[in-house]
Amino acid sequence: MVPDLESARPAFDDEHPVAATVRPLRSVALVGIDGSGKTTQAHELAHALAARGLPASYRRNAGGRRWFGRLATALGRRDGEHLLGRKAMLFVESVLRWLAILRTLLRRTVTREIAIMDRYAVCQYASIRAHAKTPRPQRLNRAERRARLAYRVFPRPDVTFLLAVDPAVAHDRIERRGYDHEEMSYLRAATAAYEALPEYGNFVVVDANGTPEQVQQALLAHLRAWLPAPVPVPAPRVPAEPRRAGAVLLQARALLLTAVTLAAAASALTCQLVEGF
Ligand SMILES: Cc1cn([C@H]2C[C@H](O)[C@@H](COP(=O)(O)OP(=O)(O)O)O2)c(=O)[nH]c1=O
Repeated sequence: MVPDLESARPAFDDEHPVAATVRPLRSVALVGIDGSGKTTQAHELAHALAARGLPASYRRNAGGRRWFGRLATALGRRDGEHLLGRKAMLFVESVLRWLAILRTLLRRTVTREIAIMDRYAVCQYASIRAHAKTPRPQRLNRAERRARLAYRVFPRPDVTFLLAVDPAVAHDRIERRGYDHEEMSYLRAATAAYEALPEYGNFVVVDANGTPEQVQQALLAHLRAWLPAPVPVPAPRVPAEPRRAGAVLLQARALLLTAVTLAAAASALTCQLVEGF
């Protein structure tokens, strides 16, 4: 079952405000099955952060499966696994992804930009589970154990978003994308593998069945503690309302009355004084 946007686990909540203490955002990983929208959302997120004054770059941590798939098709084979064999393909993928992640982290160190990563180490663990001869999502096999040993040198991203999507929706998207193909059985196995990973509890699970805009809003909402506070806009000064003609007339009349009264009082007083002398 794919959770909806409301049930997405927040990275933090209103009871634990972190804005004042949060350390700078350095890396965000987007993970999930093929067709969940990682590439689309990672590009958008990098743009959205940059537009808010947080330099961020899209980084792809590919494992080469797509490239080998194209090569295999060109050579008349079904896919990379058909070309290299299942175990060899998993090994090559693990090595290539390891190198890609290393490159991403080194580039982040040099550029000091936030790395918005399309896939990360956990994708390899899920791939190994889902591509097993008999996929058993709960089971940590020898290949995964080795991969974990190699990948443990990499730090955990500040936030890992799991884009949770219905495998049927993902399948439709991949078919429309047109340059690759995934079996429904594999997409289901990969979904189950992500959900069974020990890291699942640290993922921010986001419903990725919605429109790209809805998903992007959900991602940004989870990153709100890192987003610069909006600059307070000073309240516009309300210009003094022009006096209405009636009010002005009334005031003039009151002034005139006061002046006449004062003049009358002054002349009466003068007469009294004159008479007195
Ligand atoms: C995010 C998203 C992508 N797409 C399209 C764009 C791509 O052609 C395809 C797959 O998205 P993509 O971002 O390539 O997914 P992933 O990197 O996880 O494999 O689906 C949608 O139709 N709707 C969406 O909400």
